[in-house]
Amino acid sequence: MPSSQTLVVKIGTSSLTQTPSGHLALSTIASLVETLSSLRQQGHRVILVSSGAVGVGCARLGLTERPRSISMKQAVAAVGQGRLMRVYDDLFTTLGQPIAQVLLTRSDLVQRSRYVNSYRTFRQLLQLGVIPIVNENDTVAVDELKFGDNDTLSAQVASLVNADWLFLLTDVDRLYSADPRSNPDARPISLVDKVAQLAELQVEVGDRGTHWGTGGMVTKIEAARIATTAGIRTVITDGKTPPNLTRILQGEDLGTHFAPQPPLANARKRWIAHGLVPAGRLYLDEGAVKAIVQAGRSLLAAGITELEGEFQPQDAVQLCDRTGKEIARGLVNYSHNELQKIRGKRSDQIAAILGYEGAETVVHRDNLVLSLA
Ligand SMILES: Nc1ncnc2c1ncn2[C@@H]1O[C@H](COP(=O)(O)OP(=O)(O)O)[C@@H](O)[C@H]1O
Ligand SMILES: N[C@@H](CCC(=O)OP(=O)(O)O)C(=O)O
Repeated sequence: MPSSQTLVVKIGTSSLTQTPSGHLALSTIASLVETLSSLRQQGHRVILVSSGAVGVGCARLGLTERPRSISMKQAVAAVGQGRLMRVYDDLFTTLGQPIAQVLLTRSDLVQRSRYVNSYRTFRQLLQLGVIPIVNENDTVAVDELKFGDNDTLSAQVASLVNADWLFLLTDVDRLYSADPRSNPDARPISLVDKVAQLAELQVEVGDRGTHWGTGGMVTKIEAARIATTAGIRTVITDGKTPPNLTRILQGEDLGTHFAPQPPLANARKRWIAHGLVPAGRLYLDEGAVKAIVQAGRSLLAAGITELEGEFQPQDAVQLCDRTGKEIARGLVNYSHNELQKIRGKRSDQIAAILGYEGAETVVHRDNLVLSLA
């Protein structure tokens, strides 16, 4: 194993807090801090994505349920985030390890200039030997532009910094064929070559997490999909024993490993694939699907049969086959209004239909990324 790797470690509320009080699980946090500081000392670049702001805020305010309304959640997160960072800073400082707080919203990654800026900030912090501690900026995030859960956020951050590993620390030791809490016979899964396999294996992932957690396994699988398609090995493992991270890096078979896929070499294409939120869907006929997937061509208006969503030129859209399966995503050259008029038409008819000369392609191949299963 190379001595200097970039590691993104995400820890969930269920590992950071005690049930049912919601108080911080201090021994787990201390052990996490020791492990991450030691990995840093060994020369690795380390980013921690930590949940817990809402859980800690609730405990501070004596609330026994995760808040439902957005304003309450935002207020509670504002209370909890400060306390969480104070605990981290005290513990990391004891070990002489500098840290930084990075609060992100989805829009920080959607806009290309902000995406590049966020990348530069992380790069600078890592060069300084700092461990950035990342969370969603819950206090200001609005629904439409939210990561919504820190599993997805951690995968986006891992893709942004081009990490080697993404560790998802949770309150089960690995992924099972079904939720082990309700299915004692659930089988442990140690290696997933492709996330698409999980559907074939009929793995049940439930749709919600524990009392304080948000996404359960669904969001962890989605995070693994994002990270592995960005070429990042992803591991789901137990959050209560952080020293396992070191053992995994030394080659021990702990947790569930998701094998990395060949990554996109082009940084801009990585941003299109992983940073953007699609604003619409274009449905393509068989010929267009073939031209894009097999021949690497641009998308022309002639191949579009249907569309959904409201989008403007340069927004991200999903390109789907007739069944709705996403085959690619990219930046569109026309608005949804324009596309309604020109879908199915030849390129030489566009000027006459719209009354002005438009782009030759609907999505140019330089702005298009194939979606891996
Ligand atoms: N197939 C599965 N394998 C393992 N755990 C599962 C599965 N399906 C659902 N779960 C549940 O997901 C929970 C972890 O999700 P969550 O509570 O959101 O954790 P975190 O706070 O770490 O993000 C586990 O406690 C487990 O009950
Ligand atoms: N940003 C939120 C975390 C949301 C979240 O994904 O929580 P979890 O499922 O426990 O990782 C918080 O700090 O409470």
